[in-house]
Amino acid sequence: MHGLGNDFMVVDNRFQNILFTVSLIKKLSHRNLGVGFDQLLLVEKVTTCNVDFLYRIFNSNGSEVEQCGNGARCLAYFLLIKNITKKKIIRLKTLTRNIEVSFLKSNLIQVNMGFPLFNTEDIPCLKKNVVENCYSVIFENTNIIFSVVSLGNPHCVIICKNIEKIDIVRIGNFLQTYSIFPKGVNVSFVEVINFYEIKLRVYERGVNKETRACGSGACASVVILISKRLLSNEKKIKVNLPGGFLYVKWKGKNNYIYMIGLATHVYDGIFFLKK
Ligand SMILES: N[C@@H](CCC[C@H](N)C(=O)O)C(=O)O
Repeated sequence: MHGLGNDFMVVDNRFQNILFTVSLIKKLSHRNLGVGFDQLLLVEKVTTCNVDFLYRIFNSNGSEVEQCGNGARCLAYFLLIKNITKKKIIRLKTLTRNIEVSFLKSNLIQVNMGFPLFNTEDIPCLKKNVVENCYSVIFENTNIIFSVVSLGNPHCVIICKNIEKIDIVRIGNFLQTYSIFPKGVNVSFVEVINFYEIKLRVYERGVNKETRACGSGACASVVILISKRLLSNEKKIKVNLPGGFLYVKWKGKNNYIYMIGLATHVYDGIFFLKK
């Protein structure tokens, strides 16, 4: 499946109980030798009463992570087309938060991504009471200014012009090792088109390259830009990514953030685990 080209292998692991080790995930995610994907998404049973399913997310390097916005839309669509649930609002539990997915008209799917957070263990830098959530670091004689936010997973947002011209992999790789991101970080390069629309490219942690879309990266970018009053908090924001566009809505501090977009099923498959 994919969400605007951010692609996934989705497995109903409620009864199969397959142990996905790091080495197995790396093998399966390989685009020549395996299935090939940015992330592996698992549906698992959950005991928590106010949640419908456990939603586990693994990057292609085998790291388990806390959030995947595009993946949440695809997982909900998977549950619907496989008749696993008939619910129109599906509550998912990830490593660090509960999110809610609902089906809208014209095949659009909305994800309540929860609250954006500014002071968590994955972005501890903010504990040093930095004013205005603005940081800078020198990279190859260039001063990179960025802001940070967590959507359950860590994000760094860099506001720039002509994002097509930027070597985002070099900068993204450098920031993974930067001391203020102990768990690595997803890096968004965002260009404001107008008060209601942006252009975005994302270097994804754990995939270690640019993906065609990143839902949590879109949410992180909108949060930072609204916080800096560069975008409207009254209407949905159109986020243009290499793989297509998403809408993001956020009314500001102490409000949930919502992401709306499509989900696509590509094919079903079976893989045989060698004993
Ligand atoms: N593509 C996802 C994000 C997946 C996880 C991310 N790479 C991380 O390591 O936090 C999305 O659509 O949000």
